[in-house]
Order: sequence, then C-alpha cells, then structure tokens
Amino acid sequence: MTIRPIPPSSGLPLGMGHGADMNMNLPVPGLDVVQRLFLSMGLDPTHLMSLGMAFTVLASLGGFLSYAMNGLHSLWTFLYDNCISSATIHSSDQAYLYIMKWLATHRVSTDCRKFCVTSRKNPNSARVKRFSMYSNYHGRAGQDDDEEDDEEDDLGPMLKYNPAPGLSYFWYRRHLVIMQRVPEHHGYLNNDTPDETMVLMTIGRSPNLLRSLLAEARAHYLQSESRKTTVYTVNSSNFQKSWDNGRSRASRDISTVIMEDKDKDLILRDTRDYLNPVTARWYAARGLPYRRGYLFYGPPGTGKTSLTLALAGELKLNLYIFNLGAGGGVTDETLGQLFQALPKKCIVLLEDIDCAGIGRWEHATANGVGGLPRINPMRHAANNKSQISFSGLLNAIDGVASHEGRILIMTTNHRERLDPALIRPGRVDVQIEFGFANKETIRRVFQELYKGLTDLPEQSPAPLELDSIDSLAERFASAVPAGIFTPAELQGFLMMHKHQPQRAVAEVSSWVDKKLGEKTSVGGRSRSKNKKAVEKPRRDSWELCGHNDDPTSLSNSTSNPVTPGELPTPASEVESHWGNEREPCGSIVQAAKTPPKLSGLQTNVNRGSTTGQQCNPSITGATTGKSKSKGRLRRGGSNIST
Ligand SMILES: Nc1ncnc2c1ncn2[C@@H]1O[C@H](COP(=O)(O)OP(=O)(O)OP(=O)(O)O)[C@@H](O)[C@H]1O
Repeated sequence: MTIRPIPPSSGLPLGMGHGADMNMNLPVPGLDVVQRLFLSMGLDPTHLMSLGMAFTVLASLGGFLSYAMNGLHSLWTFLYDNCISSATIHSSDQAYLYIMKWLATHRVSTDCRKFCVTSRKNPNSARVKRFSMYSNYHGRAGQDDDEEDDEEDDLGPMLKYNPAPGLSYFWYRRHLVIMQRVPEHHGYLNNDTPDETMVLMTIGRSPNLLRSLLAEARAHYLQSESRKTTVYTVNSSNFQKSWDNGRSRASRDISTVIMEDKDKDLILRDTRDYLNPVTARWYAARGLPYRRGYLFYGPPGTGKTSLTLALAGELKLNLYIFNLGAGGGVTDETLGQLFQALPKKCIVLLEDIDCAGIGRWEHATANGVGGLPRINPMRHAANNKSQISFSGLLNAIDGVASHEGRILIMTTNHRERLDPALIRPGRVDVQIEFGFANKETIRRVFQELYKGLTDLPEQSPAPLELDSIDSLAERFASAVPAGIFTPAELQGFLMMHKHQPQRAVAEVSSWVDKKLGEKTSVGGRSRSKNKKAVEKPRRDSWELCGHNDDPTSLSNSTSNPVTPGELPTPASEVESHWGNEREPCGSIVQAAKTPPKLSGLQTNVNRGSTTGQQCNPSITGATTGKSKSKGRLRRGGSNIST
C-alpha cells in the first residue's frame, strides 16, 4: 500500500502531512479521507497499517475462537447424545422431592461450592419454609423434616444451605454426577416451590446409575415419610389455585384419638375395606362410582380433625385439606380443578362445610344451575368468604368429571344447617357425631396426657407409676361433670400442669367452677340479648342432645351437656330427633350404598336414621323436629351413623 503525500493545494493546513514518508498509493476507497482525518488530528497515517494488521489478527482470532466454540459445542452435543446419560425432572413432580431430600441427607447441599442460604424463620418468605425441608443445617445431614424445620440454637433460627441454581456436581458410587438446576421464567410454582427443571447427568451410555440413584432417593423419601402424613392445603397465593407441595408431619397414632373403641374399629374397618382392590372391582362391576364419604360433626375441639389425621396416618394416605369457611378465592371452577388434581388414593378433608354459604338457607333465595341452590348473594356479600355455589360443591364431590378412589371427609360444627342433598347416601356414607366428653373420655384424656410422664425429665419429684396415673385419672374424672367440656378444653387445662398430674387433680374443681360460671354467664347474656333465640331456639345437634334442666346438677355424672355460650335449657324444650337414649360416645346415623363385606356397618351400625331436615328445629320447626324424632339424647363422645 502506498500513501501519497498530500500536496499543499489539497486544502490541508500548512505543515501537516509533509514530514511523513508516505507510500500509500493503494486505490483503497475512502483511504484518502481517513488519511486527511489522521493528518487533521496530527497523527501519522502510517499507523493505519499497524491498526489494520491488528484488526486482521483479532478478527482471525475471533473467527478461530468461534470456530473452536462451535467445535466444542458439537463435541459436547455428540458426547451428550452418545456418551452421557441424563434424567430431567421438573420441580412440580414428586421425584423432585425425592432427589432434594436425598441430596440434603447426603450432604450435597452443604458441600456445594455455590449454594443458597435461607433462614427458616424469615417471616417474609414462606418459600423458605419449604426449602428447609430438604436442606441441612450447618452440615447436620439426615435430619427429619420436622426437626429440621424447627432447628434453632441459642441465638435463633439456624441457617440452611441449598445447591444454587446452575451447575453442581457430586459423587455417587464413585461416579461423577452433574446436576443442573435451571430456573423457569415463572420463578415459583407456588409460595414454596421453585419453578425449575433439574437435570442429572452422568458419563456413560448406561442410564442404570441414574436409575439406581433415583430409586434410592425414592426409597429413602418414602421410607422416611412412612411414619409421616403429608398434608396438602390449597395454595391461595397464586391466581390459579392448586394444592401446595405438601408438608410432612409425624403421623398421629389413632390410639391417641379418644372415642368409643367399637366406633373406631368400625371406621377403620370401613375405610380399609373400601381401599381394598377387591372393593374397587366390586364397585366397577356394579357400575357404582368408587367413592366413599364421611361426615364428622360436633362442637369445636371434639376430635374431628384429629381422627382425620390419624386415619390418614393409619391408612398411609396423603391428606388434602380445604377449608370452605376460609374462602381464599376458590371458585366453583377452581374447586373442580382442585378435585381433579387429586391423586387416585387419598383423603380429602373439607372443613367447615357449613361456613361457606352453602347451607340450606340459600335454597329459598336463589336458584342455581340445574335447579340446585346457589349461595345467597346477600349473605355472600356479608361474609364475602366463599365463592363456591352449592352446585359447584356437589359437582366437585361427585360430578361426572370428579375423581374416583378418594375418601372424602367433611366436617361441620352445624350438621343441622346442611342441605340434605349434600349429605345424602352416596355422598356421605357414614356420619360420626363428636360430642362433649363423658366420664370415660375425661378419664382417657387424663391418661393419654400423662401416660409418658415417666419418660420426661421430671419436674415432679418422683416419677409416677401407671397405677397412680389411673387412680388420679379416676379422681379427675369424678371432679369433672360429664357432657360439659370438650376434650380440647380438658386438654387445655391439663397442659397447664403437664408435669404435675397431682396438682391438676387438686385444682380441677376450681377450674370447673370457673368454667361453668363463664359458660352460664355467656349463655345468659346471649339469651337476654337475643329474645328471638329464646322464642324460637335454633340449636345445634349436640346442643339438642345435651341440655340439662338444672344447672346445679352439672356435677352429676348423668347430667346432660350444656352448650358453651347458652344457658341450660329445660328438658321439655330440648327433646329432639335424637330421642332420649343416653350414650357416652359414638353412634352411627345413616347408611348408604354399602360395599361388600362391610358387615360391621350392616349389622351393628344402622341404629337409627335421621336426615339433616329432621334435625333442625329452626327449619322444620320445633314441633316437626319433635314429631319426627327417633334418635336419642347423647352426652358426648363420638356418634357414628351410616
Ligand atoms: N376425641 C379426642 N381425642 C383426642 N384428642 C382430642 C379429641 N378431641 C379433641 N382433642 C384435642 O383437642 C384439640 C382440637 O381437636 P380437633 O382439632 O381434632 O377438634 P375438631 O373437632 O376438629 O375442632 P374444629 O371443629 O374446631 O375443627 C387437639 O389438640 C386434639 O388433640
């Protein structure tokens, strides 16, 4: 390339370009302009040469690098396709939980060079709670979920470590396993589960190593969960309602739920029989929808939820809980979707089914789809909780598209408010009433609470023998009137003296007096405030079962229960569909389609039949209730009906 000197006539200022030894005569388009530019800036245009060469070298290097990268990519693709086995798992799948838990147990989380740190008790981050289930605290591998979640040192909640998104690796049976966690654009599936894809890779064409790893993780997870019940609730934070990823908790032993043994046996036999594959075929052969429904009803704190949890543990089923009273933005459509998303075998607990504005009151005011009632818009606006119509609920429970194989348990504190259609046979096959504690229940609540006392680091000077606990339980039971208190209330009192049963016995009488005073005064206030209630009392089923005509006779063990918040009602007023037979605990009310071999239910259980209609004096009128009455007066415990 030759660069010609620019003559003075070219218009450049004098002195510019003359000193340069230029030989830049190459006919490069635009070169002239660049030379002038260089000269105008006082630069030597010959530097253009070096610059051009540098650019050429850089471009060649870039080209080479890009080529090398392409080559490497092709090599990686080739290796990946031919020499690497991989397993892809999405975080919405249960297998993701298997792996995460396995990783946590095998110190992978803590050994990673890049990791995420969370503190369990960060109130702003619900998802932290979830993560903590699968990670270790300060390298303490293999902790149980629940223990891990609550781990604290003297300073407060401890830190937890998780492998960071991206690439990490670990060794499994002396083979390198590469783990890649790729976050998806949604960030989180719900409050506590990241939306991500996990890829596990290992070198070699055989997928056996990864399969073994996955099988081991699955076995490890299921084994550790076998003594636990996974409870799923509705994740209400996202627009599209879905079940959350579940939370494991130690299964409740069914022996800790206090109710009549025969009733407990009955429900266990019934549910086990239902889950038997033979029963499924029996249903199929007869064209019956394979579903079983239970209604647990009674005052708060009498054991409805406890029995459900214990059943889930006993039957090794996961529990899906939805509280209709809580609302949470669930509509008919989303409720249907939630039911469709249920696994084949599980327990669904619909709590407080009377709270959702789905009660019979709505019948009169509005018509729903297909003639079914919808919630009263006035009432709906007032409580503004549930957006679920009655037809929506029925569709979810047993509509054409609804799932088969699940056990449905509905609970209510107000059975008499329920529409008979909701609890008709086929939807509800067995009803269990939970009532106030009778003498036997009172005794057993005491025994249950203090039975392990000898194992505790004792605060009381001498550990108690079992005999002493029994005799103390006897004394405790004789001091507490039957049919007045719920097991939860008794437990609450005993918990105040959890290491001192003697003191609990010594103080129980004054506690009873105080509580009775409270119950009576609250009842009195509510009565004087609400004359209507006195004129036309609307009592709950257990209320109907348990009033006493003489409050002074409360200490009498055969007295009837007094509803919290109401004065005892004269016996003449409380005669109800339950009739007058007195039973301590448990009875069975209504039978439906019965699967094979439910001999217990068929033979023992059908001891009276009532419908929701009959049991509500405020709907049918007190006289109707009385005239249709065939039940019995009860004082507590559970009362099963099929
Ligand atoms: N029958 C019972 N046997 C053992 N524990 C009981 C019983 N009833 C109540 N409890 C204890 O009382 C507490 C509350 O019980 P639970 O939640 O089962 O009552 P519930 O009837 O479901 O109340 P709600 O109607 O408010 O949901 C729990 O701690 C439970 O252990």
